[in-house]
Amino acid sequence: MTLKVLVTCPPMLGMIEEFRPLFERRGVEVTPAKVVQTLSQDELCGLLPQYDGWIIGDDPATRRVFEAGKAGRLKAAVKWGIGVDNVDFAACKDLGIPITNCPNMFGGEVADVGMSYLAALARETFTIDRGVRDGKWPKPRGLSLSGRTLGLIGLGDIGRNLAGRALAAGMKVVAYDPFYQGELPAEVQRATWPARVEEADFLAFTCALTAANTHMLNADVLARCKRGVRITNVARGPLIDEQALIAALQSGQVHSVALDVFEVEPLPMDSPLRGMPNTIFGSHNGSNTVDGVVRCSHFAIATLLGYLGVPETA
Ligand SMILES: NC(=O)C1=CN([C@@H]2O[C@H](COP(=O)(O)OP(=O)(O)OC[C@H]3O[C@@H](n4cnc5c(N)ncnc54)[C@H](O)[C@@H]3O)[C@@H](O)[C@H]2O)C=CC1
Ligand SMILES: O=C(O)C(=O)COP(=O)(O)O
Repeated sequence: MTLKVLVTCPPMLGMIEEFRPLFERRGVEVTPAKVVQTLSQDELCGLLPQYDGWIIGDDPATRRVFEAGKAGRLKAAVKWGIGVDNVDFAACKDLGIPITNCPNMFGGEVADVGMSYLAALARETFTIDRGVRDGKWPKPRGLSLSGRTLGLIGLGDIGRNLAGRALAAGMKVVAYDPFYQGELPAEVQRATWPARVEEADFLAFTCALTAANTHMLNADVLARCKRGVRITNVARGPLIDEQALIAALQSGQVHSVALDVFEVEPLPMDSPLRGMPNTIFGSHNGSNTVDGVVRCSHFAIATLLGYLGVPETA
């Protein structure tokens, strides 16, 4: 019987014809799901039993979904990309479904976005861009990055790449990551959260989202921050309590934010953030370069077909 793989991650779906031969030359049929953003659990429960392998996007990959798949043909899965906050790995272990994410895939790409956001926040490009479009010629006096302190939350692949870029820009980097034991440039100072948050002119979130750190940036921590702190989040929306952030933006405690990710995605039409001037928004697109999508998709395909026992050349 021909092995069948379901793909539900939008970045890979956007280039699926480029990747189709990688499946077909090994005798595997690939089905791109019709995905706008994510599929629902009910949709996944309906689809997955017909597939042997699944390349997961930001879908709700819950125990119920894996159980439904396992009751049918599902044998293995790969989470396309890094973040696994939407995937129940424990359920896969219990069900005997091999699974992995694609580690170390986008450190450079997402750090590029993070660094561009730090520079844009420093120079208030949101004010200039909107003003010029409105026929004005605004001249906000920005901050120089050099000499300013970045509080970096997360020292994984993205965090370390961003630390390098920030140091190159002359910033002082104070980093929070209770789990990272590896090497760092000597200039990066370690701290626990939120021990030295008062020092930071900028905060950048680059850590994994877990049950333990949801809303780690909340009203209490925001109140401890330096008045006028500038914040970027290129990791996961729920790390920040958006209600508390909105209040802090309104009061001036937070000067401005650049968010690639949100508590609810896409950002709801009625989100108060939309009306706030000191904001730069992304569309959870930090990893999305041609190079990054090709790199990650090749890894996901090779790993999944390996799990499924497909020989290198069928
Ligand atoms: N905006 C986007 O398009 C993208 C966002 N991401 C997000 O960025 C996250 C990080 O990506 P990578 O650096 O590649 O992952 P990684 O797995 O290399 O690093 C994650 C780091 O977060 C740290 N961490 C976990 N809990 C923490 C906490 N409470 N405080 C501080 N650090 C903590 C871990 O110790 C680890 O060092 C991913 O988990 C994903 O959610 C990843 C790729 C693209
Ligand atoms: O790798 C990640 O965690 C990302 O956020 C990027 O991939 P995604 O857009 O979530 O499929």
